[in-house]
Amino acid sequence: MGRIIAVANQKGGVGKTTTSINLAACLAEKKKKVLAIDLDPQGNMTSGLGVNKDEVENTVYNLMLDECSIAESIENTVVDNLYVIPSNVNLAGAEIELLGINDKEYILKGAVDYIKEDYDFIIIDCPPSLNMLTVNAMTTADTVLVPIQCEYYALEGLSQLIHTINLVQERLNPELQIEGVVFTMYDVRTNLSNQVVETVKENLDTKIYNTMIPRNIRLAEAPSYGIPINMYDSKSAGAESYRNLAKEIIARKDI
Ligand SMILES: Nc1ncnc2c1ncn2[C@@H]1O[C@H](COP(=O)(O)OP(=O)(O)OP(=O)(O)O)[C@@H](O)[C@H]1O
Ligand SMILES: [Mg+2]
Repeated sequence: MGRIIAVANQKGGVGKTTTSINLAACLAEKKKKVLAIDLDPQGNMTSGLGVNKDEVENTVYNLMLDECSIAESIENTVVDNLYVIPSNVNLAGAEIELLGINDKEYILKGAVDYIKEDYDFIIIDCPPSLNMLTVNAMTTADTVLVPIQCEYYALEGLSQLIHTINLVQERLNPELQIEGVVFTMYDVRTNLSNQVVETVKENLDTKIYNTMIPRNIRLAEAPSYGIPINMYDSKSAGAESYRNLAKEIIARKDI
């Protein structure tokens, strides 16, 4: 059975979308069948996978409002074995429109349940907020992968994120587990990066992936071409690191 991974951290700009896109693409490169779900109104994962977010017929917004089936919301991407449920700015209104709907925390799960057996991995890119969309992702997911940027304020907000995960476990999804932490924008040359890693290790009782994602300009360039790093610059340090992360995630048997 497949694994549904929500990539979440309410802190903005920590590498959630970069990780979602490139982890999904590297899993697909390893012949896994992967569905990417873009749950961020910014739609950066959608465009980063070569899908025009303003021209798609259906998005995750239409899916959550029950205006289309999940099959109708799935698009091909530029990557073999990788499919996406796109998003665009319309999703920004979803929180209000879903007010008053019963069991609104389970809307995405209700849809994904129909197709989850068809995929080896489902990767959900969350918005930079602990809102109803992120709660929907955590209710749908088996695990939460937390990207942490190697910078001074890395730990800020982390306890709030863990608290939210615990609340979802208690009230909505008892099976939810923390997939682990992946460090992003790591720079071996700076003490700061190493300090952040040490502090997180001391303060968080959770799996930390051995793979550190380095700061790599090629990772920042790839989305403007609408392709993931393994297609944009297959030999770059960024591509190598996301391949290694995919390998570690596939190898994991304890969840
Ligand atoms: N390892 C990296 N090396 C260099 N640049 C990176 C790396 N990871 C991410 N970036 C860049 O940093 C910025 C933020 O990354 P990204 O969009 O993945 O973060 P995010 O957590 O999804 O942001 P948001 O909270 O807005 O959704 C982007 O411009 C991205 O290209
Ligand atoms: Mg993002």
